Amino acid sequence: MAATSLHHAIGSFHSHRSNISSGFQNGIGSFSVTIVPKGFGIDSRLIGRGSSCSGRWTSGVVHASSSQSSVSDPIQLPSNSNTSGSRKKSNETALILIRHGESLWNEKNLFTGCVDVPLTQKGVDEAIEAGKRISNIPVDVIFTSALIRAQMTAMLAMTQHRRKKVPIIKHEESKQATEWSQVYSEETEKQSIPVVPAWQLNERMYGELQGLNKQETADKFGKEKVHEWRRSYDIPPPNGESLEMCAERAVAYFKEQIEPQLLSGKHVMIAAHGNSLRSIIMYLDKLTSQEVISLELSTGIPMLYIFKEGKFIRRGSPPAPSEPGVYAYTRTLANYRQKLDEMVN
Ligand SMILES: O=C(O)[C@@H](CO)OP(=O)(O)O
Repeated sequence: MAATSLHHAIGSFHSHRSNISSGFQNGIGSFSVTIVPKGFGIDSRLIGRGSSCSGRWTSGVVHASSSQSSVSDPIQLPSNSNTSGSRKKSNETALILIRHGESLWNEKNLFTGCVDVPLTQKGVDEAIEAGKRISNIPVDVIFTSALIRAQMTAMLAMTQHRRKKVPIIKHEESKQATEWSQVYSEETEKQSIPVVPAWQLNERMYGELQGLNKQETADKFGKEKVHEWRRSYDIPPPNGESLEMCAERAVAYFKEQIEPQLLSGKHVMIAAHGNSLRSIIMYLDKLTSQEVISLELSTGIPMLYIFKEGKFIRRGSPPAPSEPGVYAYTRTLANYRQKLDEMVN
């Protein structure tokens, strides 16, 4: 049985929790409430043993102790400076999550998983539009999956950012790769944003469904079975990962590598995938395994959280760069935007 959704024109973020409040309920890209009929059942039989696509890539790590907090940005925020000139860490940071834009296999309605497929022209446009929406929000470090569709999305989005820092992919897959991609200017480094690719943020590995057409698979195995493979929490598709298995590596990576960045005062963007992000949102919003079933993410719509005092506060999707409400979220964001305006004028 399908969940009944109250979709927006472009709904990005659907959850059946009724106690979630959003800064943006009306514009495109806002999240909405989904009503899930009681007893929406999941067949608990194990269909196949999943095998993770882990280990094919080496993850890069940006250490929290390297350069501290967004205040290392030449744009100095008044709230982050004290009189002696030394810097205090910001106590609220932005976390932007973005699912990649439409891929060539999204367009063809094929199960994609860990197959490394690029964006369509529409996906490119979505990524650029997403970039416009977050163009006034600070970004100090970007995490992407190891897959090109997420990396393209992050890079294209950053072409729109008003701060004009250069996103640079960190190559730490070997000692040589690390050495050969060194930057020897501190000034140039300051004008860069590290982009950390991590296989742990990859799409859920779809096993033997990868490359199959979703409609044809539903016709063959039945709609209910395919919905169970696609949206149940703990039932993997044949030889693939369940959402639970995907969450084990994606959420562990988030806790070990991304949270320390936020805690150190950095503003973070994550460009990843429908299911790796669903598992991270499950953690951020403390959704239950029943609640996450109805969480759907659209391609190329950024979602903003504020990380404050160890808590994640969901702020919905910034609808447009000119939307004043976005910057009223926090003093840090308002100040950052003001500084950007001053730089331009
Ligand atoms: O094919 C996939 O990899 C995913 C995301 O596009 O599909 P689904 O929506 O079924 O999880």
